[in-house]
Amino acid sequence: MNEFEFEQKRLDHVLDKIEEAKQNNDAQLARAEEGQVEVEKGWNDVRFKSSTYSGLFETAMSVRQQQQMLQERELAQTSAQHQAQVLTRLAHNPYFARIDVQDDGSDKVEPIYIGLASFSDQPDNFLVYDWRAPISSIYYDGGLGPVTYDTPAGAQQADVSLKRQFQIEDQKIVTLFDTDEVVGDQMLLDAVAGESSTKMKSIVTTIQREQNKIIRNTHAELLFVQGAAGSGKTSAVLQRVAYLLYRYRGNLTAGQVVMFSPNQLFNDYIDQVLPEMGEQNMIQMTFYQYASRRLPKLKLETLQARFEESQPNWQQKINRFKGSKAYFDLIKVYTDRLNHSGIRFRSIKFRGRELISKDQIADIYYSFNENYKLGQRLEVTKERLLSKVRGYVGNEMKSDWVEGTIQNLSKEEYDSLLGDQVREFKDERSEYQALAKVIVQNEMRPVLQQISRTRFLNINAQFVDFLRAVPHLTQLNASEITADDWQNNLTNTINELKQKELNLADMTPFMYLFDVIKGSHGERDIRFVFIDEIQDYTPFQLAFLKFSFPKARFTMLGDLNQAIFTKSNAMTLQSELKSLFGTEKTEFIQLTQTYRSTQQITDFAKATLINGVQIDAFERAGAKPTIEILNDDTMMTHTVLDQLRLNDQAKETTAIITKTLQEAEQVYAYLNENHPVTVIRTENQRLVPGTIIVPAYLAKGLEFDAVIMWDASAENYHGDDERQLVYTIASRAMHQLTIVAKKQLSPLLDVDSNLYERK
Ligand SMILES: Nc1ncnc2c1ncn2[C@@H]1O[C@H](COP(=O)(O)OP(=O)(O)OP(=O)(O)O)[C@@H](O)[C@H]1O
Repeated sequence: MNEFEFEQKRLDHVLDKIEEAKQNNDAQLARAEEGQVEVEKGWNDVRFKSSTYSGLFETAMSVRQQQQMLQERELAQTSAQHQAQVLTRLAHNPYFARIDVQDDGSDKVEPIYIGLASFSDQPDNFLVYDWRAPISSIYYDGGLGPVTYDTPAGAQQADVSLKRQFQIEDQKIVTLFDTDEVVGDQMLLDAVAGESSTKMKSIVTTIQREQNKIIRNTHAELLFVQGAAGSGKTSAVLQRVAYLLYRYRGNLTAGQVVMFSPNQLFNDYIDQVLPEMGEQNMIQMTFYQYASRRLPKLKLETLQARFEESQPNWQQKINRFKGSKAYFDLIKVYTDRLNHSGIRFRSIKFRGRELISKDQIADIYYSFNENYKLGQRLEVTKERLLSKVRGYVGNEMKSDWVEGTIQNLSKEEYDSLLGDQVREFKDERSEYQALAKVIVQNEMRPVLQQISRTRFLNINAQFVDFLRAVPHLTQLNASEITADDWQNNLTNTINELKQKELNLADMTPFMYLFDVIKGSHGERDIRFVFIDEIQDYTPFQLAFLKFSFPKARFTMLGDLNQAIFTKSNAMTLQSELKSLFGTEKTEFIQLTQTYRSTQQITDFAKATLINGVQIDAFERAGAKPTIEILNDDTMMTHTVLDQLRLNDQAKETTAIITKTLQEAEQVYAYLNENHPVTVIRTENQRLVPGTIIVPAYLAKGLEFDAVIMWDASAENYHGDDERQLVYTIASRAMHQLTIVAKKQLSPLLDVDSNLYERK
């Protein structure tokens, strides 16, 4: 029997065992479901006895028992259901690799088969190992020979004598090859050569060594991954979530993992990966969504506005300052002072009348000694205010409006006011008192609610006060900001706040100030936070996220070459992060190998960068990018239509990437009659199959078989700060990159003419 026959035989055996397990599990599932029905019937036997205390007790006990039984059955059912899913997945593709391992101290060579989940036919007889099991790490980490791998009990030495990869389809082994490499290039080539789709796929069979480090890292407080476009940062990080959920099973749920992603579109793109691996999706949101949830009453600046608005130089300097770690620290300096004076309140009103003035609230707030922290101060003030307001009820009952209300009560109003209260009154006076009390209490309820929600804190005024204080707390000219510029900016912010608007630069400081004053301890439930496209975050935002998730370990991914939003300050990010988390708790991993694009596209994209971070192309050949310079929109449209036809014939999905949304709409109008296209207008839209037109700032993180860059003219892309944008656009393409430009090509695309084809 040759190796191929041997493996097929073994596969048949494993498939039989899986089938057997499936049948057993199905039977178990049926039993659990039946049990459920039985228990539900059991409710009929629960007697409700409520006349005596012991009767009540008895009822409570039988209800509890009933509930417990239900819970147990449910548990049995969900675990059987989960198992059914696992087995179905395994039956479809039981494993993709085998390694032969001899642990140090053992005299036996053990063949280890690796798949999407573990499977054993008897206790301890593993026919398949989960790819996340400690021993499976060997497959991703090294070639043949001696290796070390991490186990819960510590490092284990072993010797690897075989590495074999399989492709299994319809229960048959299609290909099998042995390799002495980490993960065979052939397999990787097959994996990346496929076509793009609107959903991202798992890379579990071809995880690379560097990626495996990211996936299995459990030590770092901050894992910072710098990776070139298409180097698999996002892919690796999704595998990492799956790994963590496996590794900490029972102690970690998907709800304790948060991923901040660049836009909603991207969330949509990746949301299948984890479910396909049998795990639940983590919480996914954009920073904007997070901020909107925290500040529901304010209208926040959107992604589009942020990207398309061009700002004068002085404004950019201010924004940069407001995004710095120094500014973050300044808020702390400012709030420390609030322990003595300066807090802003709103008076408490009742029926248009001032019940407690701002000054009175401030007196209460500062009546507690200085050992109180801001948050505690606020809590005790709240308590005082609540009891003070409740104390007004008696007085208020005597007022004219109450009397007027009582006199005008209809029968229905009277009834609904008294509700379940006993209706027998000693005399008219006590009836009046009872009514008056309810009326006043009802009227005061919203006031009490407002107090409970700390609405008496005037956070807008406080924020403005902080902005006013800034020039006194720091040397603005060190950040090249003049007093006049700051004043101008302040006036703008005040005007915006009056309209209930808040711009991006003020958004996070606003939230932070609010949190510090309230003494917020952050969301302590969250254990892991992932931040993708880190280069688009300011150091302030990152410090704030660290503050907001104090119990979480962070994984941050980014490509300093693609800093679209924050532009020039990206390079300093790395050192800022180290100072934030502490050098010894920070681990830095760099991915330089890119997998998305052909060598030709990667080389071209790379050439558009100056001082770029290192990028190595993956050896996969394709056509050179093409550049065509045309006279006007009509000619560009013709070229684009021709290219779309070619791409369609080659079954390549195309994205036309424009600079702005306005331009995207324009291109849509040009093409729509001759070719079906969809414009992606907002990040909340879904990705659809077929040709799409998308503005560059929404294309982050996505990939397409073919990309057409619309109007890469000198007029459209000129500023040096748009270099990273051009790079991001070009690096979205997997196989085909077509560039059209009007009249004059952008100087940013002035690269070695060998790297592209001029049409
Ligand atoms: N180990 C791997 N095996 C197979 N395919 C891979 C591997 N790593 C990455 N890829 C593929 O390369 C492409 C790019 O990966 P991904 O989107 O994760 O990169 P990225 O670093 O997040 O890119 P960007 O910064 O441009 O968003 C994807 O199609 C992914 O499936």
